[in-house]
This record gives sequence, structure tokens and C-alpha cells, in this order.
Amino acid sequence: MTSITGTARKTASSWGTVFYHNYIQPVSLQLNQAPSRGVRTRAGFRRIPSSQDRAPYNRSSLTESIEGATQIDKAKTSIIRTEVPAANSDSVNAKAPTSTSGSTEVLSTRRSTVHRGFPTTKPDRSDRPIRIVSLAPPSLESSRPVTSKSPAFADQQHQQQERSSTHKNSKAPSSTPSASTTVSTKPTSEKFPKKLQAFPFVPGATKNELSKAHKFFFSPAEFVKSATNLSMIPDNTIIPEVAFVGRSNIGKSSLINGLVNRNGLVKTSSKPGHTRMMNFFKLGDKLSLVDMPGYGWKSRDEWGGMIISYLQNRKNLRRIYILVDPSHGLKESDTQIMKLLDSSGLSYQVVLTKMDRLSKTKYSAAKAEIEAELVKDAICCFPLVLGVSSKTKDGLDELRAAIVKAGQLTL
Ligand SMILES: Nc1nc2c(ncn2[C@@H]2O[C@H](COP(=O)(O)OP(=O)(O)OP(=O)(O)O)[C@@H](O)[C@H]2O)c(=O)[nH]1
Ligand SMILES: [Mg+2]
Repeated sequence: MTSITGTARKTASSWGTVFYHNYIQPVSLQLNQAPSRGVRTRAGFRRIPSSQDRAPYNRSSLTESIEGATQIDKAKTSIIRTEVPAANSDSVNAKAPTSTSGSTEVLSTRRSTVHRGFPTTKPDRSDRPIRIVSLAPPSLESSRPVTSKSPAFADQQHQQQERSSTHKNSKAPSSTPSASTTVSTKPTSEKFPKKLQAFPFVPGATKNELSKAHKFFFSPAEFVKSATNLSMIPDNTIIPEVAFVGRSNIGKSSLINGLVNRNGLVKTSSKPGHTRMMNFFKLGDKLSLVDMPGYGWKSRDEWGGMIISYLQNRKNLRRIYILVDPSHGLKESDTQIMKLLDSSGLSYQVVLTKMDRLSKTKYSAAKAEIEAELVKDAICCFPLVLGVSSKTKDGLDELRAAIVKAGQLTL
């Protein structure tokens, strides 16, 4: 359970605004919880060994770090801790060993990073030269315990694979047609980059991955259940799940139909606010897809609480897809939900819908603009913005492949 705290204030008509007031309030770090289990180095995200194989955690150092972080940039501090496995609580209270060799525990603010020495093993620098492949400043992505089952872990693995494949292939393109740019591999004197200057380049899926994903999404798809609150959601948490959120009328329901090749599976409408419940679908007993009511225009306040509690509590949720209309760009409600997901350490990816409505040039310009926005603030955003059209089916295979990876599905 995340440790986000805040007072509920019902202030607006769209759930996009309501969740902001209700949930993005001062975020507390609970000291009896586990430390983050990863550290962002210039080589990318590096997992710190779990409590079984790492030195015990020093509670007083953590307090010190928080104070340090607060002093550096009080307003920007955003530290979250998530549920602690019982085993960890011992190590929290345990005395830290006196050895000083080792690397660093990082607690981060949006702009500032505080490092405190923690006795662990020497950092592995074998994967240099370095490319920066994540939007996240050093520790925010690690604000959730990273386990082999967590979405953030899947993302790290994916990013690592992408990195190594790019290094092997020296002819790999150095930039995408849009603003995506590879950040310099030159080691600099700076210990950690404070802010990325450009949206990181992550190569898309290979031909083989695309065709496997395409085939998989032709598996039988079926409607499972509609839910209006947590107690109603399907209790099957074994199969990986992905959820689609976005403003009303953005094309969430149409996209699910397009992905699973079943036009009538999810009801769509040209009228905004058509989907009013969380609808669960199953694809070939291997993947669960969730269609959400939209936020913004014609949405209802009560949907906010329902959706947020689902997003923050669903164990098998592997990634959240935030749908954005490139012709309108990122709206305030989109950035609000991103902030919420960032502060909860939930992995999300941006998908641009209705590509068919824009010319290629306009689409590329819109995408570049959105990527530039994401670089500024988005923390847990998977650094690959995809474009789709449910009408022409463009980009669907790329999204399918991304979902397969996010869900760690073995096909
Ligand atoms: N041209 C075009 N229209 C689309 C596309 N995807 C969806 N639409 C249209 O957009 C409208 C809304 O689609 P929905 O899928 O119902 O949107 P939604 O996000 O589920 O909307 P709510 O349930 O109200 O939140 C419908 O009229 C669709 O036909 C697309 O890729 N291209
Ligand atoms: Mg819908």
C-alpha cells in the first residue's frame, strides 16, 4: 500500500481534477518501511540487492537523508515508500554495519539528489559507456520496491535489453524522426544528470516481436466483468493486467477493440463519457485488459476515487497506458494523472490516438512537442511514445508488442 496521504476535497467536475486535490497532497515517507531497492546511476537503473543479500538498512541515515533532501529543495521533495514485506521490518531496525566500502543510497527530489553512504558492494561499471535511457531522476522510479514481478522491474529489464542491443548494433539510428535524441555517451564530471535534455531514444520492437505479438492478440478475447469499486474487480491477480486511461472520447474503448480484433467487444460512442465502469477483458487466458471511464469532459467525480484506488492497489497491474490525442496535446488532466502515477511509482506509457486525423508532418510535430513535455516532468513514464489509429490499424502491432513486454508474457 502506498503511503500517499492527503485530505479529500471535492472541488471539480472532472475526476481528473478531483484526484489531484484528493491524492496529490503531501506525500509522506514512513520510516518503518523498506528502503528503495534501486539506484539510478549514469548507466541507468541499478537494482540494489534485496534484504536477503544486502547489508541491513540504517534507519538514522534515512532520517538524515530526508532532512537533507528537504533542506535542498523542500517544495519539490516527493518521496514515497510502498508496502513492506514483513521480512524487511527487521532490517529497518537493525544496526548498520560499520564497513564503509560500497555505493550509495539515493533519495531524490525532482531537482535535487541527496546521497548518503550505505554499505553495499562496489558498483558494477562493466556496462559503460553510458546512455541515459530513463526519464526518472535517480530514485523516484525506485520509490516502489522493485521486485522481479513489479512493472518497474520489467521496464528496467526492457531498457537494459534495448541498451545492450543498441550498443551491439553500431549502425542503430542515433535519433528518431521526432525530438528523440540519444544522450551523449561521454562520461562527464557530473555524478548524476540532474535533468534530461531530450526524450531518450528507445528502439521499438523487432520484426519477430511484432509478429509474435500480432499473433497473440488474435487469441480469443472475452468480456470478464464490469466494476464500480474495488470489491467488484475480478479477483484473478495471476495473469498480468494493463489498463487504458485517458480523457473521455479519446478512443480507449475503440483501441481495445482494435487490439483484440473484435469490433463489438467494447462499446464505443462518439459521445464523451460513454464508458462508466471499469470493464475487464481477458485475452487468451494470458492477459487482462481494462477499459476505464474517461476523465475530463462529461466525466464524474466518483470515478476518480474508484479508478485511483484500483490503480494503486491492483497487484497484477503491469502498466498503465495513457491515451492522448496528438491534435490536442497534453492537457492538464493528463499531466495530473501522470503526477499521481509518478508519486505512486506506477509505470505508464503514453499512446497517441487517432493518428489518422493528422498528416505525417503534423503528427511528428505534435509527438515531438509531447515528448518535450514528458522530458520535463514525467518520471515513471516508459520512454517510448507510441502512435495508433484504431481506424486504420496503424501502430497497433507496436502497441501490442509493448504490452507483451510490459506484461512479461512468454509467447
Ligand atoms: N478517426 C478516428 N476516430 C476514432 C479512433 N478511435 C476512436 N475514434 C472515435 O472516437 C470516438 C470515441 O471513441 P471511444 O473509443 O468510445 O472513446 P473512449 O475514450 O472510450 O470514450 P469514453 O468511453 O467516453 O471515455 C468514437 O466516435 C470513435 O469512432 C481513431 O483511431 N481514429
Ligand atoms: Mg469508452
